[in-house]
Amino acid sequence: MSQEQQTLLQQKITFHGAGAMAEAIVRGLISRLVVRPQDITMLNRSNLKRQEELSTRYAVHTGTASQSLDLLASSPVIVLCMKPKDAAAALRELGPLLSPNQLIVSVIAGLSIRTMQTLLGLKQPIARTMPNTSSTIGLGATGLAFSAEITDEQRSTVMTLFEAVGIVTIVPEDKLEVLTGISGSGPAYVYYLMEAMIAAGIRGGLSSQQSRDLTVQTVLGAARMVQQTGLEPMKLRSDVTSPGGATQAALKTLDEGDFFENVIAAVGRCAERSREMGAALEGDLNHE
Ligand SMILES: NC(=O)C1=CN([C@@H]2O[C@H](COP(=O)(O)OP(=O)(O)OC[C@H]3O[C@@H](n4cnc5c(N)ncnc54)[C@H](OP(=O)(O)O)[C@@H]3O)[C@@H](O)[C@H]2O)C=CC1
Ligand SMILES: O=C(O)[C@@H]1CCC=N1
Repeated sequence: MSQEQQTLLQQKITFHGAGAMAEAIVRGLISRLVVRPQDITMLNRSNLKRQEELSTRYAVHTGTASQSLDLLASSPVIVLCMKPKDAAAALRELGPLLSPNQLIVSVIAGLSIRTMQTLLGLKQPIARTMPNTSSTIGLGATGLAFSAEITDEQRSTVMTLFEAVGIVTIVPEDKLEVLTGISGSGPAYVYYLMEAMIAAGIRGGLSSQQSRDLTVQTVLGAARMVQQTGLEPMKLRSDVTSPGGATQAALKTLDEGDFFENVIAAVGRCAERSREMGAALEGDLNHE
């Protein structure tokens, strides 16, 4: 992992939720020297074993949210990293603790800025983000939208945080769902493709190590080819595909399963599911 020095954020950051996504961001921030471990606190609901694991692994502070109310009330940056189903209760509890200048950064799929502000009961400055787990190795892809209340300094803090762990793009908030379908959930589709390629190699008689190594290098090489040549994936695909040859036969098999349209449908369903999760949280509000 690169140890390249970036801007050091000399600010305390509290992760409210300490699961996979929080760890991916924290690992990236620490390894890139963007935030000092002693400035990071990772809070969860109750899993003490997880707290021990995180404090041993990263030398960060840990605790449970319910026992860290003073910290939440004073932390200049709070990153919401719980599952959507747990977000409403957490935001309702958080609202009364906050002062107006505390920045809320959310990574929660589907949860809109408006719903967050309603649950908090405050027009808090909010950055709604959609990162991905590749932030762990500094190769994340994060989409961002800001609430109107955000200051220039807070905006720059958010950019520094996520640029430290990958690329960042600012989008209108209503585009964050489709972005989730591409980059938030996208690593899972690529891993699934890799699982299938590895299985195919093993079934064809390669060792599992050979099959894994070949698959990893193939996916890495293909992504780098698109990045480094600047050529369109379609052109690069056609370079591999000899007329009447083996690749064409393979692609025809994928097309019989409507591969291209299925991927588009999967992205669409992901976006729709994100909207459903957001609507469920909004619906809860309307039934109060
Ligand atoms: N995983 C991914 O690839 C991505 C996830 N996201 C978003 O990140 C969020 C978290 O996902 P992920 O990390 O996978 O989830 P995990 O299940 O791995 O982690 C959830 C964490 O939230 C904690 N938690 C739950 N309720 C509370 C609470 N009231 N106060 C404090 N902590 C609480 C849990 O604590 P405990 O274990 O003690 O219950 C746990 O540490 C989701 O909203 C998801 O939409 C966004 C982009 C990508
Ligand atoms: O599966 C989920 O809901 C989250 C959103 C993006 C990745 N994981």
